[in-house]
Amino acid sequence: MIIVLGPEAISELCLKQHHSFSHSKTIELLAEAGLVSSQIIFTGVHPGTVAKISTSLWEGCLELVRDIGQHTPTLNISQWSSRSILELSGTCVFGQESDWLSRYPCLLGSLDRRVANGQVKKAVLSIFPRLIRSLLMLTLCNRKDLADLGYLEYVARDLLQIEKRKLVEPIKPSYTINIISVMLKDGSLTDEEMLGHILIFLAGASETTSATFQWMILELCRHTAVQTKLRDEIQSRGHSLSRSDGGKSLFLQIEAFPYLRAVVDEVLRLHPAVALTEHEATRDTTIMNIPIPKGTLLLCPPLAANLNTRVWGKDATVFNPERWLSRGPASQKSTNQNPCSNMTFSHGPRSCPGQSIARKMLTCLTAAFICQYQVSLENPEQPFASTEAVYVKPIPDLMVQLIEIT
Ligand code: HEM
Repeated sequence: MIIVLGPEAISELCLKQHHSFSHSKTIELLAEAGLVSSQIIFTGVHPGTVAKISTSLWEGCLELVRDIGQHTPTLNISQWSSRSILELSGTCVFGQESDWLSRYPCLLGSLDRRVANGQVKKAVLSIFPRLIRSLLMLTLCNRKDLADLGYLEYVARDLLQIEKRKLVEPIKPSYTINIISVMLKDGSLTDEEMLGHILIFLAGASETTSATFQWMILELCRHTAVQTKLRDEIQSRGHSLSRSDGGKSLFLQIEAFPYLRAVVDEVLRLHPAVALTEHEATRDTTIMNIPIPKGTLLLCPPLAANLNTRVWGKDATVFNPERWLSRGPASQKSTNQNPCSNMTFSHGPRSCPGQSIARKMLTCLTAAFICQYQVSLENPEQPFASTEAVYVKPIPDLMVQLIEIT
């Protein structure tokens, strides 16, 4: 087993030599359960497609955030974000009505159990050193863990059928463009490939995006000045959620807000939701001139690249959105010199095809949330750790207090 840490070596692994390594573990697990073909190629969610769903995504975020106020000033962000990101995916990715989760009462439970199984394993494995533990966590995600995928498969098939029926029915006023309908109309994927895409959306995409949003809120609670600066940036451009259009026009400009973008980039850098990517050599090859025999396992922890002080400076472990602005020490320009200095979404043919939609969801949900509420930790003394499961989120659950901004 080899652990790949430096950006140059990662660059050879993911970009120059990618044809010498196997498919992603996620795909292999689904293939092992007979749910997708191991040869499946995920078409990226094209930025043009993401742009088409922008309006419904932004409106969905506003609605979710407004609904909180009707309930309680204290909120369990961990539970709220899992449910909210899944709800958003339902409307924007699968074209469902906003209450679609009620049709699948076991869905959240089966997703939660996948994470809970990870926690049990973590406890069992806690006698091992951290790195070995992470490795075992990955290899223990075997067929047994896939039991809940039976239910996910049922939901995925149902969602696909609903979307296919919509294509032949006359368009109803409530119909919204969504990613699955765009893929169906494109017609280049078979039903089984479509099913694979939906399963990935359900099983992996929501958990990763939700984990990142939880880190976002934790960092904003720890850095109230960043909250204020974010709010100022959005409101200084003459927009507020109380405007007559309910803030709907804001989404048109949202990605042009440099500070908001910098905050999202910094949270993604500091808290990559995927703990490890695993690569198996499918033939004899080399990395940085070191011979890699066929069958060798190579592990790449994204955090090692993302916290590399050579690239990000001495404050690599510090939450500092300013670094992304041109005056910062590690501006976008300098990190672009080697893309593998930031491995949150990986790089090359095996990189995350959902990154544009994940970024969009995080950007919109953060903007909607921060314009509506000032957020602080319920217990500011509470220490937080990271789960050592496949997806990395803060533990224990994040409890926050909200003050509505009038
Ligand atoms: C912040 C959220 C996300 C993060 C940090 C993330 C990260 C990653 C990473 C690191 C990989 C590579 C895994 C490997 O090489 O083993 C990956 C793969 C993948 N991601 Fe994401 N992801 C996120 C959200 C999403 C979303 C929203 C979608 C779908 C819309 C998605 C779909 C996929 C798929 C299909 C793959 C497998 C690609 C392949 O191997 O062909 N991800 N993701």
